[in-house]
Amino acid sequence: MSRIPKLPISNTKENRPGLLNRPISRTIANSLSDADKKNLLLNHTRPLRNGPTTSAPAPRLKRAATVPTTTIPAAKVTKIEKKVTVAPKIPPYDYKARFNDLLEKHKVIKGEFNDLKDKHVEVSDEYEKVKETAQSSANERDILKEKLLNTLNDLREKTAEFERMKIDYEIQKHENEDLHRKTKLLEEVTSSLKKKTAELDQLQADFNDLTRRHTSLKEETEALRVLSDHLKKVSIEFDKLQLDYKESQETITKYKTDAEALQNILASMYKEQRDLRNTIQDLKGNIRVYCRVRPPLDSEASKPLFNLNVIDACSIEVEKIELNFSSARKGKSQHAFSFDGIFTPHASQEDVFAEVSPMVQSALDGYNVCIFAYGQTGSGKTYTMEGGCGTEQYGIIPRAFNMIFTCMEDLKRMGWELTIKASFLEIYNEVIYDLLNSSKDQVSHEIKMVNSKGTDIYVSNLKEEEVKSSHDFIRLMIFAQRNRQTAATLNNERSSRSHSVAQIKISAINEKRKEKFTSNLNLVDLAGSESGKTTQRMDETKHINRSLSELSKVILSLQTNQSHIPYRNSKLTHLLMPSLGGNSKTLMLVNINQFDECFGETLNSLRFATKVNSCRTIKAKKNLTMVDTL
Ligand SMILES: Nc1ncnc2c1ncn2[C@@H]1O[C@H](COP(=O)(O)OP(=O)(O)OP(=O)(O)O)[C@@H](O)[C@H]1O
Repeated sequence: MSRIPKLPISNTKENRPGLLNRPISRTIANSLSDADKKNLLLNHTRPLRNGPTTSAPAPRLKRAATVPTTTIPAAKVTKIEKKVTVAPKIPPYDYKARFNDLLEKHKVIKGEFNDLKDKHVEVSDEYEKVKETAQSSANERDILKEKLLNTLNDLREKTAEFERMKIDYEIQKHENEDLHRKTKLLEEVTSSLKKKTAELDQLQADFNDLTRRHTSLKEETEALRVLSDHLKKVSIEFDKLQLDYKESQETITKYKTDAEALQNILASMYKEQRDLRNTIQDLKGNIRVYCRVRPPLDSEASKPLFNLNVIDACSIEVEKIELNFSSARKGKSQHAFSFDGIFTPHASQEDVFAEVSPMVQSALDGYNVCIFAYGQTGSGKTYTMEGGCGTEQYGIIPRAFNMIFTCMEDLKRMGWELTIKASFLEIYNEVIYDLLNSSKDQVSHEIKMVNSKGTDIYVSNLKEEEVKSSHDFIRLMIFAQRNRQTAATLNNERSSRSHSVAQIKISAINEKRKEKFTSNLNLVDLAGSESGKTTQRMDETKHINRSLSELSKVILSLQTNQSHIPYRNSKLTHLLMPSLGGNSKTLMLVNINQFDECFGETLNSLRFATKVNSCRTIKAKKNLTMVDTL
């Protein structure tokens, strides 16, 4: 209540008689604008923040107080002064001038008097106006006073209300503070509750984890218990097994000793068997000749056949009755031949190989071996050497390889490590072709000597592939066959007019026995042996005949124990040199067919085979060497 401004009593007209009663003050009051009056009133009614209003004079009032009350304007006074200063000095004797000057001065004063008169009128008018304004201001003041009183009453009421509100506000504030405190408390409680809840959750999770672990531990314990039981059993079994193991070890040691003894026996037996085989072969001769008669094919069923009588396992008789009596050869032509064996048209590939296999065995025993098929075109040489499709139809070459790989296992058991390498070549028109090289640009191949003794030879630039299984070998053989066929397609009937040679090189080493050997197995499918008269291709036939006749010459020279054997006269004899006359075993298969039209060629083949059969080479020597350091 102390802040409520009191009504300034000093502002009333009655308490300030000197101000409004004076005419000039009335003029000032009248000259006040409405805004000034309002300000004045506000200054009186404004709360007393800056001290009592009586001490702050209204700015307008100050300005109004400066209204000039003098009768002569200052400018005019200056003018007069100026005129007085600039007037020329009139000598005292010049009365006329002095009179004129006085006249002039009178004129000026008169003018000024008139001006002042006008001014007086003006000021009088202004005074009237100010008087009126003062009157209206007094009226307004009364109204304002009334308003002020009303406002003061309102103010008092409002102040009372304000006080009430203040009390309410205090109560509210108090309540608010109380509420704030409670809210804070609640927040603290909530936060601690949250913490507790989180802790509870964590505890719950820990509890769940522990429960899980407990369960798994329980299971593990159970499993461990089972394991422990099992371990106990195993331990008992282990003890038993240890006893058994000791016994077994003793038995194994005994068996090992026995096995070693057996192996030694086996090795010596194998050696004996090998020596026996060799003796038998020596007895049979190192060049052995078999004759195979090929059956007519279904397509050849209508072809007339000559008579062929198998006298015994080693002898045949061929007979042709010449019906054309005009011919010089009229009558019966009968010839008997004996070889190491005869394969009739009914003999299977297996039957043939059964006779050939000792030769392959010889190669595995360390001897050089050559097996070749001789005969006219279409007599069954390729069928005998390579065979047809399917294992039953396999010829000597794939069967020899199967046998090598089967024996390899037995040899391994006896401590032998074998390395097998294969190469395939073709001699056509006295030129050697590598059948494992499919590129068109063939390099030249020469037959060269391995050592100065000239007992062993090799073909230069020939591709040699190591073979690890019979499957590997079949793949190589098919590759070589295809190469040969491709060449045959380019050059019609080339396959019949070329000699095909499959060379197998066996290298064996026995670390235990400190022994090693290398042997060569040459498997040859010769070109057709028909004479030049029956063929159109003279050039090819010349080469074929030359190589075959050189073969025959070599065999004849060997037969007659000639000092010089013409091996180098043809590529074929040169290549087969180690297998024909040297330290080797040779098997020749003479293939014939029974067709009437082929009787002459068949006779030629049989005669050539007989020559070969009568040929005796020097006793074959095994290529075995003792190894000092492996
Ligand atoms: N013992 C046999 N049993 C069944 N068929 C055979 C027999 N011998 C050969 N043949 C078949 O006779 C045909 C000619 O045989 P092959 O091609 O082996 O004769 P070749 O003497 O090699 O001829 P070339 O000199 O032209 O190579 C082939 O179709 C072959 O399958």
